[in-house]
Amino acid sequence: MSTPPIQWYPGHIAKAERSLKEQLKRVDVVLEVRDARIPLATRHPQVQEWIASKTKVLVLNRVDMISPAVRQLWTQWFLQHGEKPYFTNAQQGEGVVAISKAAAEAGVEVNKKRSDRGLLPRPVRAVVIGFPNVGKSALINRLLKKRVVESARRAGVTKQLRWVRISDQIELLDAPGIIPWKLDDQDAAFKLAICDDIGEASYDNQRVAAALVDLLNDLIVTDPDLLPQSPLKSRYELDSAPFSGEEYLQNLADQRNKGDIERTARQMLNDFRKGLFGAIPLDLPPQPQ
Ligand SMILES: Nc1nc2c(ncn2[C@@H]2O[C@H](COP(=O)(O)OP(=O)(O)OP(=O)(O)O)[C@@H](O)[C@H]2O)c(=O)[nH]1
Repeated sequence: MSTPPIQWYPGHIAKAERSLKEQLKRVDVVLEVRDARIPLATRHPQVQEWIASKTKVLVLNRVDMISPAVRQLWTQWFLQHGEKPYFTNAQQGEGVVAISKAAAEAGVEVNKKRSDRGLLPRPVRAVVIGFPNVGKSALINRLLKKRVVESARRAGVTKQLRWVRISDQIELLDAPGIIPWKLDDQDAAFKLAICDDIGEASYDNQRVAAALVDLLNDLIVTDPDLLPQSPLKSRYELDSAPFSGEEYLQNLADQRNKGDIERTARQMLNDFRKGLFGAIPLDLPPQPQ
């Protein structure tokens, strides 16, 4: 049997899940960060159950990596599904004030319940959670207005646990909760790997890069208005439309890297992650059937 294109390490998943549940026990409000390019692939089916009745603020980060039209579509879709999305660019600080406000509002409710039980008010306790590399640390640093948590392009850099005060109203766990993913949904797994939002996993660069080309080819046909025209052709002067992902990679490798497919795959993934193909959504709101 051939190796699956994306593999998770069960030990890492179990450990991340335990530590996330531990963090969730201590807070009133959960700031769930997803990648705005893949808001569905960065959604974990069990998170809602883990969060239970706590207030959730849904953050779609990397808003700079999707177009305003895609942002608008997601806003409508989430509102229709009973959730208000907050869009941020945590790297630049855009949209972060609204997140603080939403968390502080949740605190009003928490303190009302406390006062009903004869308890004194206290700052609302919050935690930022999300898949690896979606921008949790960058968001925390922006909320704190300083660089406390290490934020890096490498996935999986976040470790210890501390409370930090954001304002009189909010205390934040400075270590984000990392949501681990499992292998059940291969489409989502490919998107996570393409966006580098999978942390402790190993994957086959060539199959992931080929999947990216196939996804882009589909998007060019189904939603041409929602992405730049011929993004691969613009970058590499080789049109992807006539090829499957695998064929395209082979052709591009021949043209640019003396047939070195692995090197070409890595370059392509890197270019995509740096936004060099333009603003490209890999998830779009599902159409009603
Ligand atoms: N373009 C863009 N880059 C971002 C944004 N937010 C974060 N980044 C970058 O994405 C990378 C990952 O961000 P982190 O804040 O380290 O992500 P994390 O979720 O804490 O990652 P882990 O610790 O691996 O779980 C860094 O290079 C950030 O600068 C954003 O809104 N837009």
